[in-house]
Formats: sequence, C-alpha cells, structure tokens
Amino acid sequence: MVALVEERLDSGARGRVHRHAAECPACRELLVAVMRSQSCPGPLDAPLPPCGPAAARTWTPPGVLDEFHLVRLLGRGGMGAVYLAHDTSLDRLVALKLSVALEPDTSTLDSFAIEARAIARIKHPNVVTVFRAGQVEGRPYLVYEYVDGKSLAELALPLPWRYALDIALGLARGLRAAHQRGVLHRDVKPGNAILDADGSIKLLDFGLAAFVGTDRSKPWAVPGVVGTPRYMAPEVRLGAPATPQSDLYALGLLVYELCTGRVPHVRASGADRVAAALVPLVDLVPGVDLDFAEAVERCLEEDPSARFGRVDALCTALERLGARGQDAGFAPVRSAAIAETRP
Ligand SMILES: Nc1ncnc2c1ncn2[C@@H]1O[C@H](COP(=O)(O)OP(=O)(O)OP(=O)(O)O)[C@@H](O)[C@H]1O
Repeated sequence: MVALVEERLDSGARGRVHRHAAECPACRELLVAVMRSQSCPGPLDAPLPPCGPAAARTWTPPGVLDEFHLVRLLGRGGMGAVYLAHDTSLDRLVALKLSVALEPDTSTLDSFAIEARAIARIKHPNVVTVFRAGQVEGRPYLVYEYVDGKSLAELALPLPWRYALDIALGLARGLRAAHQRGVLHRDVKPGNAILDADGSIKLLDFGLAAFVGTDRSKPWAVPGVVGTPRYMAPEVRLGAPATPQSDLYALGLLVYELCTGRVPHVRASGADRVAAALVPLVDLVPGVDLDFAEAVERCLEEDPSARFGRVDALCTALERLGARGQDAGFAPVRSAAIAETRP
C-alpha cells in the first residue's frame, strides 16, 4: 500500500519515507488511509497525531485473544499486524491478523469484514483459508491457516522460469476460484502470495477485494483506484474500473518479476510517467519457453481486451505447458529457490 509514495517521490525521498514508515505506525497507517481513499483522511486542518517511534501509538494486543495465544509477530502490513498464534481449543498453530490502530476507522473495519467474507467464499487450495473472524476490545481480527513459508517478496530473484511457471499456475488457479465466486482480488503482488515448505503457493490478503456477483453474462467492473500502484493495471491507474483483466495484469507483472527480477514498463516518476516498451521475456530469460513468455506477455497488454478474456484461459495455457515439462524434474531447483532469501 505504502507504495503510493513510489509514484510521487524521487528515490532518496522514497527511501526516507519507507524507512520512517517502517518505524512509525502512525505514519504507516496514515499512508495506507491516503492510499485507500486517494485523498487525505479527515479534515485537512485537523491536527496530525504525534509521530515517531516514541509515539508508538499503536495498540498493543494482549498475549491472549479469546482462545488464541500470540506466539510471535509474522509480519506487518498496512491493515495491521499478523501474528503466529496457538489455537488452544484445537491445539494448532494459526496466523492471526489484527488491527493495531488505536482507533480503527470504518475503512479498516470494512476491509476486515470484506476480507473474511471473500476468503470464506472462495475455499481453494491456492487461497489461504480463513477460520474465524472476531473482535477484541473493539478491534477486528481474522484467524487463518498458518502457512509456514515465505512470501514471494522475500525470495531472491530471478527464479528459474520453469519454477515461475509452477507458481504462476498455482496463483492463476487461486485467482480463477476467486473470480468464479465473484471476487476480484485487486491487490495481487509478491507480498500477497506465500510459498509453503512443500512449494505450494497461496494467495492471501483479500483486504481490498470487491464482490461482483457470479453472473458472467454481464461484464464485471468495480470502480475505484485501488491497489498497489506498482502492480496496478494501466487502465485502473487512469481511473477505469477494476475487472478480471486488471487482476490478470497484476498476475502477469508478478510472474514477469519472478523470472527477471524486475518489473516491466519502467516509467519516469511523478507526472512525467510514460509507458516504456515491454522488454520481451526471451531477451531477458535464457531458454524460456516461447509459449510461456507469450502467455505472460499477453497478461501485460496495455489494452485489457487484448489480455486473456478470463483467468480460466490462462490456467489452461499454463496447465498445458506444465504438463509438457513434467519429466524435467524441477524439485531440486524449487527447494534451492525457497531456501534462498532476498538479501
Ligand atoms: N496465513 C499466513 N501464514 C503465514 N504468514 C502470513 C499469513 N498471512 C499473512 N502472513 C504474513 O504477514 C504479512 C502481512 O500480511 P497481509 O498482507 O495479509 O497484511 P496486510 O496488513 O493486509 O498487508 P498489506 O499492506 O499488503 O495490505 C505477509 O506478507 C506474510 O509475511
């Protein structure tokens, strides 16, 4: 979310903002609120809350929430903090996300509710499972299956293209299940996909999801410039509604990044942004399968109508390619890639 700053600042200022936001919960929440609303939350003349680590004005959760004992922090995002927790009633480890804002605003409450319902509706092996939605001291929390692994944002890139194909197929299947249940994700990015120790991939963080119903005879479109700018489809950046094709674009970008270690379409910052030509995967990834490259690049077409019509079509294309490579034996490559973490 905080990636909004990437669009507006030079790299020095961007680094300072990122470093500060990493330390300062108040500013991190403010940035996320701005990102969500695309405007300044609250009246412009309202005093800003005190800032800085000393202010540490986040709520500290108790060690025990209902039947869940917090074990350790797994990660922090714009929505709150995710903890490893022990579910004492079922005696298993779970991941527990909770808002640590001192006073969660309505957008936070809405986001937790949307996420819980979206994931509960999907139910797919490539989408993290949600077990429970609760509240503690007026703050929402969600309990998910614990995925003992790494997010794609933590992996050292590039990955071998064949391994990226496996990940792409898993994510495309998860996204297909979401779309089939009438859910657009709207924030597909490496930090929202997690690989477990066996190498299976799961899509998470449906906090920005939108429900579109399941009637495929009508075009799906959800208004609102929502998502992480770096992975946003060009039409969404320009204010067009999100569609299944904008989720496809983000997935294509993610897979391109896995294979090459960089995102395509590098643009100048600020108002001077111009779309740069996409460097074909064949020029960057030695030995890449041409059909795989074509499938990824099709997701990245600037014109949404030139992308796949549905994620189903991408799944079919990737499944065909995956079957072709069955004999190649990529398990050792996969284990090495998971073991190595981004420096
Ligand atoms: N089910 C899970 N199992 C293990 N780790 C998880 C799980 N869910 C989330 N995490 C960890 O917590 C981090 C933050 O999770 P998540 O993206 O859901 O939070 P968020 O507040 O919505 O973040 P964002 O700023 O991307 O919206 C993830 O990158 C991951 O490292």
